[in-house]
Amino acid sequence: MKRKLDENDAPVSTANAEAPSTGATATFADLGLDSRLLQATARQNWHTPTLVQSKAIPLAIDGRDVLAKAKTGSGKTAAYTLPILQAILKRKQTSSESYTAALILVPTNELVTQVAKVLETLTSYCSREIKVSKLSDKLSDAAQRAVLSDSPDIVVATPARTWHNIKNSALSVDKLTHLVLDEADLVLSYGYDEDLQNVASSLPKGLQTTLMSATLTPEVDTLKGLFCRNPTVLDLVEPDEDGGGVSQFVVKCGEDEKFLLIYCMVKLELIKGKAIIFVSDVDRCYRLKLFFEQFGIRSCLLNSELPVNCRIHAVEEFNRGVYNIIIASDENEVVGEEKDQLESTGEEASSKNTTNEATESSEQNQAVVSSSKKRKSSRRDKNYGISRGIDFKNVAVVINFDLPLSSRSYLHRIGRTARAGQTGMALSFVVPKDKFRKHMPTSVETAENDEKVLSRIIKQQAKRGQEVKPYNFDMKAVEAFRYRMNDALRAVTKVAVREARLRELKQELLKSESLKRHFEENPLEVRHLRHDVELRTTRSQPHLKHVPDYLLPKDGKKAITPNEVGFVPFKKVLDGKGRKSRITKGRGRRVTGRKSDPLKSFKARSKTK
Ligand SMILES: Nc1ncnc2c1ncn2[C@@H]1O[C@H](COP(=O)(O)OP(=O)(O)OP(=O)(O)O)[C@@H](O)[C@H]1O
Repeated sequence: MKRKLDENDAPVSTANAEAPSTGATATFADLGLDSRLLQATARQNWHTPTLVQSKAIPLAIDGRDVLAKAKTGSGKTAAYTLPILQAILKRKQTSSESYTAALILVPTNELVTQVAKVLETLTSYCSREIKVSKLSDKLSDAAQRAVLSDSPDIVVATPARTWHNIKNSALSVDKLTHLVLDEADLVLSYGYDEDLQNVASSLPKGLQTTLMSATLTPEVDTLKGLFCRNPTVLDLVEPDEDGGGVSQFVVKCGEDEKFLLIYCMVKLELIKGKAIIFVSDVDRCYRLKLFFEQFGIRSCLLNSELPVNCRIHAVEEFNRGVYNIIIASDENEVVGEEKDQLESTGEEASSKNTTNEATESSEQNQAVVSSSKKRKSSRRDKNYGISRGIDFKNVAVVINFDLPLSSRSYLHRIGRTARAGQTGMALSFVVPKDKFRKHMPTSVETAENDEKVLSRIIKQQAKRGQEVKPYNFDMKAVEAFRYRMNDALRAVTKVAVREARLRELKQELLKSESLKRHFEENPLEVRHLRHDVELRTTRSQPHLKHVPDYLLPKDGKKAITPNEVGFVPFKKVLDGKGRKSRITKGRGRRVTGRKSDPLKSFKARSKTK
């Protein structure tokens, strides 16, 4: 499906670095949006459009195809949904005809739910006029048909679900006027090539298309060729783009020292605010969670083995502040793509970011690709991807407990913090070659290439004007904790990890709606399952939950590190009235400007397991 850029492509209109990150337009009202949409944005407490919103919305309202490249967390969802809502509301002033007018394609089920939620919020003042439906694998064909027979105005789905329903004649696209491809740089990596080809061939002519992407890659060009008519390309560079709002640090340490450091950082509250900890695989997810549990540290999990509902629930709990730590395994990461990027070097005229990444050494790439193949063979949900657009709220720090396999993946991961004008911190653990395989119980295969991947990351960030700085940990100051770490690690045996994975799945079985009836008829099975679920998977060591004073360094926490990890101050005061101003939000609830400061929500940790 690859397609080269040619002279027929639309001129690239590049918003320059001087443009304010909140956009050139002062308010949403200046964009000429319907009053009901303005009410909805105000209710969200969005005072000014972001850069991508101020640039893309007027073009889309004008009927233009748009291809926008804007950094993660820059507000792309509203940039493409608001013009669609505007168009539908305008049409409904003169026509009562109902049909599916807009189709929004996203690569994962999580994103389907997330985008549908954004639409639900933005249509809160016009929910009678605009019907939104999402298609999900969870629903049976009959249920999807029923949803679609209602002729929803907007349908959100993955390309696979969309094609399935077009093919079954459940989804009619004859009258479609708007098409969106979100996360366009990633959508092909999910193997949706055929679905997209099929969808493209069944769409009516003259459709208005919007492509949203965090990077401009050959994949995006392919999709542009397939779906767009001479789009306006917005290559948006914000003043603090590309990790600009993220302070990036790296710690070189041994494999077991990762556990020592993370324990000290969390238990001694060197990390402040909410953290996403990325690990390399599902097993590691449970290992770290069980390790934390030994110290009474609560965390929730995200991995491809968990059913989609459960994953969405985990993100919601994290966003609500029920948990301050989410451990995410990234086994479906943006891997295997760097090979494609290398092969396509030279095809790319306009995509400077990709070209930068693509020109990195083929030797490094080889290592990455071979590891990625191993990972790809593991059991997984093809529609799963953590760093793909999931909107984790107020993330103070992203910790790469295990370094990703590519610089591109690194970029997506760190994009989970410093969203919508906030700042954040990214901290990566890197295992030097001479420390690899020196502590087998904590070793992971992927760490073999850590130094190579790090050098790619450093190059990538340097090209973006960003620095990845060493994080100064005084290892001697945390040495006193090593004994405790080893104690906890010993309790997290392979059997404990396996049982924890099983326990999680059993819990899901108990919660399963479709098995409800079966359990009602077989109460004994429920009792058995419940009994198993309560099984402790690690031995209990209550003394580890407290940190005795004698273990702390003489000069306190500052002796461990002078750095403040994870403090997320807001760079701008969004309401323009200072932090103390009070804003009414949601169902009349009063919130303060301070509410969204993760340092404040840190207190939400009070709930215990
Ligand atoms: N104009 C605005 N003012 C303030 N916050 C906003 C505005 N528009 C969107 N947001 C918030 O910014 C966050 C990021 O938005 P969104 O998820 O649309 O970003 P994105 O560019 O799609 O990110 P990604 O590439 O990761 O999917 C959301 O929490 C959203 O509510």
